[in-house]
Amino acid sequence: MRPAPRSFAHPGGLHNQTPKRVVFGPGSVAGLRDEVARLGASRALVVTTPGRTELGDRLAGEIGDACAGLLPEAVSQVPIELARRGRDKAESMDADCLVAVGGGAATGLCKGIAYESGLPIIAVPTTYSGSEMTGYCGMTIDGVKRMHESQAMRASTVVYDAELSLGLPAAVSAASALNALAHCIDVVPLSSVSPLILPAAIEGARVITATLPRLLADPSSLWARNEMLYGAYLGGAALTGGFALQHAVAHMLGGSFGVEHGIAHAVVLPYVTAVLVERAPAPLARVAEAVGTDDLAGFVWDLVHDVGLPVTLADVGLDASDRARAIEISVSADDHSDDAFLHPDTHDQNRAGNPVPVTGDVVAEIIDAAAAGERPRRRR
Ligand SMILES: NC(=O)c1ccc[n+]([C@@H]2O[C@H](COP(=O)([O-])OP(=O)(O)OC[C@H]3O[C@@H](n4cnc5c(N)ncnc54)[C@H](O)[C@@H]3O)[C@@H](O)[C@H]2O)c1
Ligand SMILES: O=C(O)CCC(=O)CC(=O)O
Repeated sequence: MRPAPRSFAHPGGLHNQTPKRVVFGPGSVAGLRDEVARLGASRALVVTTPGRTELGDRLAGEIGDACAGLLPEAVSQVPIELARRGRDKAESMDADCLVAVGGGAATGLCKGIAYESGLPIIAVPTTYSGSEMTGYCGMTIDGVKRMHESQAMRASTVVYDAELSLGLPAAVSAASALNALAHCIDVVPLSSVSPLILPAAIEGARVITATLPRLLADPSSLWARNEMLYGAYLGGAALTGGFALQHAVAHMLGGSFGVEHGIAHAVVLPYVTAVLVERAPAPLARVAEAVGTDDLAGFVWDLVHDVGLPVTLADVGLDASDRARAIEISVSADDHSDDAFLHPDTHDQNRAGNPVPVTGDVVAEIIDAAAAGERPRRRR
């Protein structure tokens, strides 16, 4: 007889929603004008990062006379002043919806503007950050990155068109894919995760790990780009289930040591996975089975290493003198705002339902392992 499956539904759980509408497939950006109209909008402001004006112009062309203009000013960690300037610009252009095109930075600026204005968002992601799926956004206020969550920041529509991501550089693709994988692995042990999201996280881990080596072998493969966007979709959906140990440590590296977002996730993911495998073996075993290994932490280390991403803290600029600060910041969860829009149920890394709370001992174990950079030894 097969073992009884774990029950995933928790009566008291809080389960976040993903966007209402997802349009998936190469070429789907051709329907963008219709997606704007579907929201009842006719003046879309297209938002992207400074290097991506060509991409922004292409989308503006798709939207045609329903495009109000382009805002190519997005940066990571969304400074609140930038969000407010974006809101003012949207107002001055009489914009009635926002279209994010590019990576998590573009989506993040749209979220910041939506937080300030309530304008609906259409997200057209071209990286694998998964931000387009969530209502979260880290915004920098008075120099500190603070996590926000709001229905206003959840995209109304997401358009996944792999053709737009064909030019994403290999190194950015790899780091961003590890960001998506981090969402999947971090959420799986949380007992509060919704019964819809848990299978998405497990499938996401399978798709991302199977696709990344193929994508890097042939970055111009539309098949691989499409498959990886599917993995990002699942990873982003997984992130709506909450985040815990992995994100606490990665956000510390990104927020306080200036490590690029995807790389911050990649460099600690093998060691966080090792800790999770030891302390939450049953859910992690499901991920291991899905990706086809009986040594999940070693498998993740091999993947990060083989795709050319760093596996030691020294490679991202930290040394022994940073150890105490790194632990203290990870544990204090400084990036969590006491803003009224924050929902502690999804953001408290140590909430009930997290079998591996973010304690000093656990973070120290991860930091020390990442400092050594050795392939994790199999623990189960
Ligand atoms: N709120 C959430 O749910 C969530 C989830 C994940 C990440 N994030 C946030 O997203 C940001 C990271 O996102 P990211 O990794 O996508 O980084 P990013 O948005 O900075 O993009 C990385 C780089 O790729 C470039 N790029 C994007 N699309 C391209 C394309 N089609 N061709 C060529 N270059 C392209 C960008 O211009 C940028 O230089 C961070 O600020 C992070 O905090 C938020
Ligand atoms: O919007 C943010 O910056 C916070 C959410 C986030 O970054 C998730 C992640 O670590 O990928």
